[in-house]
Amino acid sequence: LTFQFDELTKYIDSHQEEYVQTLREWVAVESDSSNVLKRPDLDRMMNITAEKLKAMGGNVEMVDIGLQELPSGATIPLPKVVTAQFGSDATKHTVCVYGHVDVQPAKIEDGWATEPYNLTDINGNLYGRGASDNKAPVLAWIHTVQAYQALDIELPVNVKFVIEGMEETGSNGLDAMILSHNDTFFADVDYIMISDCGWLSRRPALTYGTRGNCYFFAEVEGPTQDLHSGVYGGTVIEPMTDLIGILDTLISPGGKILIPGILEAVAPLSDEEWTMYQDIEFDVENYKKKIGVDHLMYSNKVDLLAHRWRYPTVTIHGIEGAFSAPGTKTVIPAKVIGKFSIRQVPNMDPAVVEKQVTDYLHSMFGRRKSPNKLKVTMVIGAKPWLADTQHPLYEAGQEAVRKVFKVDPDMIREGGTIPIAKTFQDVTRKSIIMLPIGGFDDGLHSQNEKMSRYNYIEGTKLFVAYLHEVGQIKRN
Ligand SMILES: C[C@H](N)C(=O)N[C@@H](Cc1c[nH]cn1)C(=O)O
Ligand SMILES: [Zn+2]
Ligand SMILES: [Zn+2]
Repeated sequence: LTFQFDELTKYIDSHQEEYVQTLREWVAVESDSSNVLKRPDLDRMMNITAEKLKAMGGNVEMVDIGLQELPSGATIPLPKVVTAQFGSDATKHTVCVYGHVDVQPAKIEDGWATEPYNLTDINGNLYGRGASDNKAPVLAWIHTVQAYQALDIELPVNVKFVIEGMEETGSNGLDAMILSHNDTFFADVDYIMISDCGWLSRRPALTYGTRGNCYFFAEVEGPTQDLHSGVYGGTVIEPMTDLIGILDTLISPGGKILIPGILEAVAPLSDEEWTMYQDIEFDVENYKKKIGVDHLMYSNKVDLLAHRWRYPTVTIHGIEGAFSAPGTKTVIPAKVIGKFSIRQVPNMDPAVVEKQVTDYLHSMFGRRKSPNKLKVTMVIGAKPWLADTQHPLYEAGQEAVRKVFKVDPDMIREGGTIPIAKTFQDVTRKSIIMLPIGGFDDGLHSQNEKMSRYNYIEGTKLFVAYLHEVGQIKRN
């Protein structure tokens, strides 16, 4: 069977306006999984995804994954997980594409140049929340199957999809779904493919590792209500002062994590890794320019890459209950919740990290002799993931990149987290590849997130070529 690659790429090129229009419709849905008020939009997004796959003749199911418990103790249904299947030829490999259609929050007041939920094309860049993370890559996979179908070209592999709506909050409910479907939906899956990350530079890349993430809430509670800082200031022990005090003990100004035991668990960087990082294309000056800073924690490429991919870090994200509006409200907040996360790398274990962080914060808080109450909770405990780059899946990826982009891909890691990756690996025991199509400067989770038309369309061609390459892998 000859690979009709030219026909497929021509088809993709001539349908690019339609692909952009579908992305526009998807971006228009405010499928923010972190805001329960947006849950109807998120449910609608899951329905739209299912309908799209059904219209292509897929065997589609919307899997109920139970309830989400809210901080108040109330519960709401989690968004359903969409599964789909195209083909069930026992002589072919079966691949399962995982992606998500929920997004991070976005408001124009955050500093967006365009409406975040109105996909806007400026000089070939498609700006919109979720454009790159992860709606365009999910659509690119769907369009891949559609292109084969439209040209009546047999799919080289059976293709399954698992599309979820809670990735951005830690993939709640998905671990249990994978466990309960391991002997059914996943039984005939050979390989899992994920395209929820980006390149490091303009050079295409294959990703072989992600960091995990442990996300904590540190709640400090004092008086029963907010107080006037002039009337009560100087007499009460303020929860915010306590919280800032303990948050400041997590990490040094130079970036060293101060929680005992955390750094000791990290697998040392090997000489091979060091050499590999040296050979990777990464323009430090451009990186600084893009994010608008003059100085970074480290000045050389290898240190920067190692600290982005290979070492843990603490980030303080925000304080719930703190006064943050414009103006000068003179309040003593009664209860504040500090939110921070620690990115995880091999050989850290979230269960151990949870205890290390909780014990440490309680001991730092104890030193303050404060009468306020501290409660520490780990709300996400996602493990890091690492692939075997010697697996034929990676060779197939290199071949597909060469075919579409005429260069060899960089072999990279992702500093972000795909919470479910490690569960896929441990539960299904299938090999996983991450095949990014996002650009290095897509601004995931930031203002002005974008996906370039180039990456969206050439990325679709990459997936078309990749399915062909995977179809060539020898079956045992
Ligand atoms: C890399 C992926 N596109 C992503 O953005 N993942 C999120 C997942 C997460 C981790 N903790 C909470 N959510 C991320 O890395 O922040
Ligand atoms: Zn994502
Ligand atoms: Zn994300």
